[in-house]
Order: sequence, then C-alpha cells, then structure tokens
Amino acid sequence: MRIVVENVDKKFVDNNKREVTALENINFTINEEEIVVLVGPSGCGKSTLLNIVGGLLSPTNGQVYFEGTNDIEPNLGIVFQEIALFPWRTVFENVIYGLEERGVPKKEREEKGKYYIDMVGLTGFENAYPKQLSGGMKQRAGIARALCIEPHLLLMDEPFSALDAQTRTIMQEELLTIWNRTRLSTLYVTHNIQEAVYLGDRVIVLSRHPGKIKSIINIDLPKIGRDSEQYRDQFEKYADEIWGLIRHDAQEALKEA
Ligand SMILES: Nc1ncnc2c1ncn2[C@@H]1O[C@H](COP(=O)(O)OP(=O)(O)OP(=O)(O)O)[C@@H](O)[C@H]1O
Repeated sequence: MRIVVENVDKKFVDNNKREVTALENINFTINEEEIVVLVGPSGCGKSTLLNIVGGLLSPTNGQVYFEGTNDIEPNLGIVFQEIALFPWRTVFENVIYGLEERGVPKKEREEKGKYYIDMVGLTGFENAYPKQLSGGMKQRAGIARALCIEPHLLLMDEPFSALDAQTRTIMQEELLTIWNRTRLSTLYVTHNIQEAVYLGDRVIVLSRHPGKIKSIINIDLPKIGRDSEQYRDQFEKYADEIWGLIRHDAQEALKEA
C-alpha cells in the first residue's frame, strides 16, 4: 500500500491557551514495501505526525490517504515505546487480541498467532504472562500483536528506545528480517540517527517550532547488511549529514528541557 501525506498542519492549544503549531505543511509518501523513518529532536512533532498517519489524531489541515487498497479503513499495526500488553493475558492471548476483536474464527486465530509468535522468536513463551518477560520480549510480543492483524501499514514510535543497547541492536536486525518476510510499508519514528540510517529507505528530517520537513534523504545502501564494513564510510556519511541537519535544533531543544 502507498500512503500519501498531503499538506498536513497540526495546531494544538497549550495549557496557557496559546496556539502551538506542531506541524506545518508536511508532504511525503510512503511507497509499497518502503521503510520511512522520521527523525528529529525532541518536540519536533514526530509522534504527532505518526498519530495523524495512524488516524489517532486528525490534522488541522491537509489529509492522509491510502492508495492500493479497496478497504475504506486500512488495517494499521501500531507499536509504541511502551508496549501496553494486557497483564492478565498470556503472550498468545495478547497476540491474537486484534483477531478476536475482528471476530476471526478460532482455528485461524491459532494459526496466525502461532505464525507471528514464531516470526518474532517467541515460540515456547506462548503461555507466559507479560510480567514474566524481559523488555525485549515484551517488544517482540507487541510486534507480533501488531503483525497478527496483517496490517497494510506498520507504524512504530520509538519501539526500541527503552531497551538496552545490545537488545536494541538485535531488535533492529530482527525487524529487518521480519520486514523481509512481510514487506510491510512502515513508518518508524526515532531520535537515534544510527537507527534511522540502518532501517530507513528514506529518512525524513524534521525541524522544530514548527515541525517542518527539513530534508528527505534517500539512503542508497542495500536494505539488509548496510552496517557491514564494506558500507561503513557511506553509512557514516549519511549519519553525519543527518546530524548536521539536526544539531542546531537539538541544542535548542536541550535548552528548553
Ligand atoms: N495534546 C497536545 N497539546 C498541546 N501541545 C501538544 C500536544 N501534543 C503535542 N504537543 C506539542 O506539539 C509539539 C510536538 O510534539 P510531539 O510529541 O509530536 O514531538 P516529538 O518529536 O514526538 O517529541 P519527542 O521526541 O520528545 O517525543 C511539541 O511542542 C508538543 O509540546
């Protein structure tokens, strides 16, 4: 599916009743099978934009539309930083939750649940409860739950930022393996520039106050294996370019923190 974001603005009213322009004139597309990463300093509107694409917030102006599907409401799989698994449900029951909601028959729920639990590497933990899982395993369960409804688009908002560095690296690699199997169009939000270059086909750099697109960078490296020695220089060049675009805004954001 292709997602088109056209002329999107978003204004909020803050606690002092002042109008805040969170996003201004945002235009981009997410093509079939593409991973688009939104990157930018704190407060530049990344989450707001992801929530607008996901239909959780409406834009003040502009629109988001979905091409290549006949469904009026496309299926969206959403993964947040803090995965809200139901504590009283097992991994399996959490993963198939969306299928239950949609009235999918039991046999199909079981097959799909099993398939996606296997895809995220949680086979053997079907009957575990969230409190028995590590942070990385909870994120895996959350990803399986998002995939289980077989979405047209995957939306991920800093899904690995609460994880330790090693787990995060492993999860990034696994996300690409999962992408390779599902080929899902994905919108991925991160603060982390290395992560953006590692995962993105395109990286959208947002500036802040108001959140505007500063640049859209095509990452012209193979999707799988771009962290290998062979591409190190090019990888770092992209990372430097993005940091150059963000540095000033990130420093300003720190002053306000
Ligand atoms: N519900 C709201 N009411 C008022 N202002 C809001 C609301 N949600 C977001 N904002 C403002 O909109 C701007 C963008 O916020 P948003 O959370 O989208 O940024 P972000 O880039 O995701 O930040 P972070 O990386 O820190 O999560 C900020 O100035 C924020 O204070």
